[in-house]
Amino acid sequence: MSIAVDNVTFAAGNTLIVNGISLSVEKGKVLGLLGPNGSGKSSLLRLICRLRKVRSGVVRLGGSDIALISRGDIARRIALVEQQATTDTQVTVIDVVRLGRTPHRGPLSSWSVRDDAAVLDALTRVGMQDRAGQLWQTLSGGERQRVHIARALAQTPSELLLDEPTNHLDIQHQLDILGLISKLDVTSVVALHDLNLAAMFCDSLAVLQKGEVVAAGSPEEVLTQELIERVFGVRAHVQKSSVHGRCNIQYMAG
Ligand SMILES: Nc1ncnc2c1ncn2[C@@H]1O[C@H](COP(=O)(O)OP(=O)(O)OP(=O)(O)O)[C@@H](O)[C@H]1O
Repeated sequence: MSIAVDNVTFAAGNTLIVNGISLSVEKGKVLGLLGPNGSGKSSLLRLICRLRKVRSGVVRLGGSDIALISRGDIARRIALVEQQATTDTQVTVIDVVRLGRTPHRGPLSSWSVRDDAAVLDALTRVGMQDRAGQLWQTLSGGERQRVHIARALAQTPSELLLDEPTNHLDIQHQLDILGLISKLDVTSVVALHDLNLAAMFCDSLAVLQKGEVVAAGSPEEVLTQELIERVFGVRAHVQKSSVHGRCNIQYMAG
């Protein structure tokens, strides 16, 4: 399903956090959300899955106002991978990934072959199938991140929202995870800080600053030297990569 955000505003008390944002992502495509710390990326992701309520404006999934979609349907359709998700309960890796199946199961329904297949497939996709029995608390930061992504994949969502999914991952797993997301037949919105990874894996980008969209379009249209200096305060050299054909950014110190 496509995602459309139409003139959405969100505030905490008198503080405007998301200010009249409009964006859209076509079915099966990946939108990268960029912007400095505190620019509103996580807040926007939470509005898209109705974890927060918009003050004004509309979020649409496949053309339907999300405010009119039942909570159960939202839980089945949208998976959110947040930053720094944690738990104090003693759980194994497979227990965490099985949570992704919860929205698909009725209160009395037993665990099905389909549930097992979805969990195993998700664990395999993130390369954690051999760790199914390990206690989640004993995993490294990057391994935990991969397990949370597996939980989201086990949900078999039609929309996937990820808040800095490459945090804690080594470079091989950063490339693997973003490569995996870009190949899924799922509409995805991914908040990222690494502009080069965003250029490599996203179909389109939107840059937020102080809760507003200040640039949107293809990576080549958005990631200009002028934009990077204006929004991030960093001088950069942008060129087309001879390796992958997308834009490549080199930063200049000082
Ligand atoms: N419930 C809240 N009450 C007060 N301020 C909030 C609330 N939620 C978010 N904010 C503020 O809104 C701004 C945007 O926060 P948000 O987490 O969306 O930014 P972000 O772009 O995801 O940042 P980062 O890149 O650091 O993760 C921040 O200044 C944050 O402190």
